[in-house]
Order: sequence, then structure tokens, then C-alpha cells
Amino acid sequence: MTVPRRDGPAATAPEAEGATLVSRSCELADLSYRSFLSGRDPPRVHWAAPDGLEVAGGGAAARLRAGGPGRFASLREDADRLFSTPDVEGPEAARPRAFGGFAFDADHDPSPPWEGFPAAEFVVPRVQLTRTDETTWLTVSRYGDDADPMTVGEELETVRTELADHPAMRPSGGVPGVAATRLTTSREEWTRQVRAATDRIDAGDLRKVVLAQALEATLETPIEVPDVLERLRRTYPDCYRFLLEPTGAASFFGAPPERLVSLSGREVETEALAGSVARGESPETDHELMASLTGSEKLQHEQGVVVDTIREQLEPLGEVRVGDQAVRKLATIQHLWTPIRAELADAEHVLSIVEALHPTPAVGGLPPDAAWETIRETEAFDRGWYAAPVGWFDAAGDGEFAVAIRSGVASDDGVTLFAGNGIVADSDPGEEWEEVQLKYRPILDALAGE
Ligand SMILES: C=C(O[C@H]1C=CC=C(C(=O)O)[C@@H]1O)C(=O)O
Repeated sequence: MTVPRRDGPAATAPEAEGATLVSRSCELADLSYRSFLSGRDPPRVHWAAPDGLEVAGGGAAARLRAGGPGRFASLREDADRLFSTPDVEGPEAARPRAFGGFAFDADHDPSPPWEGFPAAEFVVPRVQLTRTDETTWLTVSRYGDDADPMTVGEELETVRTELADHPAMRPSGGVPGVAATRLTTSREEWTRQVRAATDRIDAGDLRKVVLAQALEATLETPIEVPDVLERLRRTYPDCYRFLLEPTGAASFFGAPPERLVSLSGREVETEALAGSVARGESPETDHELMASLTGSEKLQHEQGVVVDTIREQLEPLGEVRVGDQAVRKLATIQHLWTPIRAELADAEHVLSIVEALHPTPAVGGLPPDAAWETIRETEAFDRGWYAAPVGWFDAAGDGEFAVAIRSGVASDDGVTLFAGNGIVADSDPGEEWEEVQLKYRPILDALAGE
């Protein structure tokens, strides 16, 4: 499939006072998500969390968009209206949720390769599949003028009948193959950029900055993003997987290892993931590399800055508990990782926690303003939604967000991949370059079929 060029159908923004979100669900025999998604028009979403929740959605019952510095507050208001008088019948797992995310920068203005991606957008899918450990559910939702229980019930029945023909399993699709790659930042430029950042750190107004690069991959055949995600499921089973396709113009997808936040009631779970080395070819070299990671003063400093900042950001909201540091091993890279939990003093919407945390110094830097200024002055490409929050929230304000790293944006012209690295006082440009190249691997290998 070529990424379809259709615009998604119009959907109601939650403006109408008194409008109701109507949602009905039924159990379904297991069904291939890739088969389901290939039959749906944009907007399309796919979300899979390491804990087993997997959702695929097509069409929009409602769309929420926002931009500028007030984007979080504006979305919370829209969410309150959208979910104010829901008429929902179905199990908890299949409840309506809004899926989407944010651009890294509040003032993001979509231009290629980010066509169709505003500064923030969430969609409540019109038709949604939800898979938990044992069961698959089909949900149909509507909002606004055409939302009444009878028509939603009828649509549920119609879609259920249509999906009866879809297979439970679909053979693995082919890979698009990578014909050529082009780095947006040369090694010489990178060396200059890292040196300029470390000079600024030495001068005293910056402690850490995460500098990123982009890589443009031209493909041999058109991409089927759900097939690429299926490959990523097999190689990176402990990571999130997501696909966000607001219109037919471009698809943002990835397999991020990093949770920004999950909120259930008053329980917040987040983590610090920063400081990286490669995996070793043998158990011995892998162990040596791990020891070089845990024993590195520089990488521990990088990690410590993230832990301290997240703790400081959450402390005004409740009691924070920082867990023991461990090493997170993925197929091609290993990271320092520290779990962090908080018990909120008052009920909060997950979007408020996302607002408090984004960007953590694992993708931005410290102090945040000096880091953002450095990023803007240094990076010659648009980060778009890379390294920003992607995930979902529900009527109760619970939700889960990943940090959209190890990701790429696909359009008819190919895929643009992004990868960044934390720069601190004693960063060496050559080592930082090697680490960045490792971070392209998940998506590049999945595209190339390696
Ligand atoms: C910014 C990225 O990684 C972050 C997460 C883990 C380790 C990182 C590091 O070692 O610098 C980065 O902070 C990326 O993958 O693009």
C-alpha cells in the first residue's frame, strides 16, 4: 500500500454543548490488526503497550486539535466537553479513548514531512479494535448530531459482519527495502554542533542538551506501516509501538522504549531513560559494555540530571518514589534506566502530568529554555512530533504516553527517521555520533528487513 492520499472524514470537534459521545462494543473472534487497518481510511491509529493493551482504530468519532503554549489546557477543556455525558456500553478495556500526540514544539507548523500533523491532535476512533490478554473487542463510537444509540448499535452490527471475513492471522508482509539513505547532518557539522554545545555548557548557562539528527530513507517499494510495526513487535517486544495517521498525507510510527507517563487514578508511573551503549556480540562483550555504561561518570551524570528533573517536576503534585537504577537492554542498544512513581495528592488529568514532564531532559535538556534555544539554533530540520508525547487518555483523565523516539515519518517520498543524544560537559563528538547511529537501527533495520 502507498500511504493513502485521502483526507480523513470530517469529525465533530467537541464544541457542541449537550452533545453526547455514544459508544457500543461487542466481543469479536481474534482478528489480524494489519488486515483491519488496511481496510480503514485515515485517520488511523495503532497503539500497543508492553503491558499487553493493543488498540487499532479507523475513522474519527471526534477530533481534538490544539496549538500554541495553551495546547494542553485547551485539550483538557475539549476533553471535558467530549466526555461530559458519555453513553457507553461495553467492557472497561474497550471504553472510548482519545489517541494522538503532540509536536515537540508548541508552535509547530506542519510542513513536509509533517503534513497533517498539527501542534497537537487526538482522535476518538469511529471504529476500534481493542485486544487485552484474552479478548478482542470491537467498538463503534459517534459524537454530535449523528450519535444516537440505535444508529451506533446498527453500525456495530454492520462492521462486525464486514470483519467476519477478515483472517485471524495474516502472513508477515514484505519489507519495503531501503534504496538509499541521506543524513541531514554531516559528521563534520555534528562535530561542530557538539563542540558548540559543550562550549556553551562550559560557559555555564547550559547543563545538558539533547541534539538530534534526521536520516532520509528512500524505499525500494511502498511502505505498509502496519507490517513494519509487526516486525518491530518481534525485535523490540518490550517497547511501545504506535502508528498515527491524522490524514492520508503522512504516517508517524515507531517503537519507543521510553514511557513518559502512565496515570491510573492517582498512581503515576514514569522513568528516566538516558545514557546508552551498544549491545555486545557475545555475552562477555555485552557484559563489558554494560559495565562501561554503569561505571561511566559522564553517562551517570546524564541519567542523574533526568532523574532529578523528573523528581522536581512531580514533587509539587504528590509523593515521589525513585526506584533502583537498572540497565534496559534492547536488541541493539542498552540504556541506564530508573523507574519513578508518584502518588498524586489531588486528582489530575494525565494531560497535566504530560505538560509538567514534556520535554524531560532525556529529549530536551537543562535548563529547559537554554536547551530549547540551543536545539533551535543547532538543528537544521523540523523535529515535528519526534521525541514528543504520543499516547491516549480516557473519560476519567487516565492515560498512558510514550516518548516518540526510535521513530520515523513516512510519506510517498520515503521515511524520515530521527535520533538524538544527550550532550553534557565532557561529551566527545565521535562517541556521540556512534550512539546516534545506533538509535536509527530499530526503524532502519525494520525497513530493510534486517
Ligand atoms: C533522544 C533519544 O534517546 C534518549 C533516550 C535514551 C537515551 C538517550 C541518550 O543516551 O542520550 C536519549 O536521552 C533518541 O533515541 O532519539
